[in-house]
Amino acid sequence: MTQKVAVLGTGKIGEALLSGMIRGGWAPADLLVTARRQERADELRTRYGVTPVTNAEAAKTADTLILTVKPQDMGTLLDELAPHVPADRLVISGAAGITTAFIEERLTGGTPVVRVMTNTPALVDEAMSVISGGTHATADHLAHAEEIFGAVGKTLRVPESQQDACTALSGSGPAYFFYLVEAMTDAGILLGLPRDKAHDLIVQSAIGAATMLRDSGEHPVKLRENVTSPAGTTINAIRELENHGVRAALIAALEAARDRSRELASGKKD
Ligand SMILES: NC(=O)C1=CN([C@@H]2O[C@H](COP(=O)(O)OP(=O)(O)OC[C@H]3O[C@@H](n4cnc5c(N)ncnc54)[C@H](OP(=O)(O)O)[C@@H]3O)[C@@H](O)[C@H]2O)C=CC1
Ligand SMILES: O=C(O)[C@@H]1CCC=N1
Repeated sequence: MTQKVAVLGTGKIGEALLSGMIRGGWAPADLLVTARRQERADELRTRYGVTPVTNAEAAKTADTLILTVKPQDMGTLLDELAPHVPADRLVISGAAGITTAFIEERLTGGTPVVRVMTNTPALVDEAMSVISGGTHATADHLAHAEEIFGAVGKTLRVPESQQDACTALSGSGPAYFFYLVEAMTDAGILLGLPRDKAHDLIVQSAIGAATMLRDSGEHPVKLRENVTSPAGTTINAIRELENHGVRAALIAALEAARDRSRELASGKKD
């Protein structure tokens, strides 16, 4: 039997997942989407050949519901869905902070819920998606979530108690690397390089470093030491990074992201 999957609240992450599923072989006819604005629904239909429906229709007809609204919109969406979600629907939440318990409380009758934190590299099939099951989620439900998110990159199962930390590391993670590239490109400008050349140098260095981190089997400390020649250039830069507390800033930044994820769970909006 064909399994229908609906993406509810198809914004940036919902669209990244949807496009990856289609690249991964899902038939657009088996994919439903919901959007708050008609213009957005039309855009998704035209771009992917998927069927826009209302949230209630999605709840009634799809086997799996993937909720990709903002955490702040989750309560309203669940109130709308609750009367229409049969107990055997698999509900997957992609929202930061929102716990499986928050969702279970708002849906009746033991609905299986899986919580997933993915990231924007889903757009290039290089996502990191971290998966946890709620009270009623079985091994089959977790395997189904892995199959869906496996279409856009790697998956990892973790206890739900680690989800807020994972959100800080990999959910928000791409932003830190983009920020670093932006800052290093600015440094290139300071050193007199044209912006486009500085950008290309830094991006290719990032791709090379990322590939080595993934493929070389070496520890990052060893990889950095290999670049750091005695009395050379790199150690001068590293000393400045240490003097400016960059390591401590990163630790504090990720702790702040983890704390915000926890706050979102308790419904704090701003
Ligand atoms: N962006 C990221 O890098 C990541 C985001 N996430 C999580 O993914 C979720 C979505 O984030 P993101 O994609 O960035 O946000 P977006 O705002 O791009 O997407 C959310 C979408 O949901 C729509 N929406 C809101 N309420 C409803 C509703 N009741 N019915 C139908 N559609 C609705 C919004 O409509 P409208 O366009 O009208 O506002 C919007 O298009 C968040 O929970 C976030 O925590 C997880 C990992 C990474
Ligand atoms: O910034 C956010 O809240 C979302 C969740 C993880 C990445 N982006």
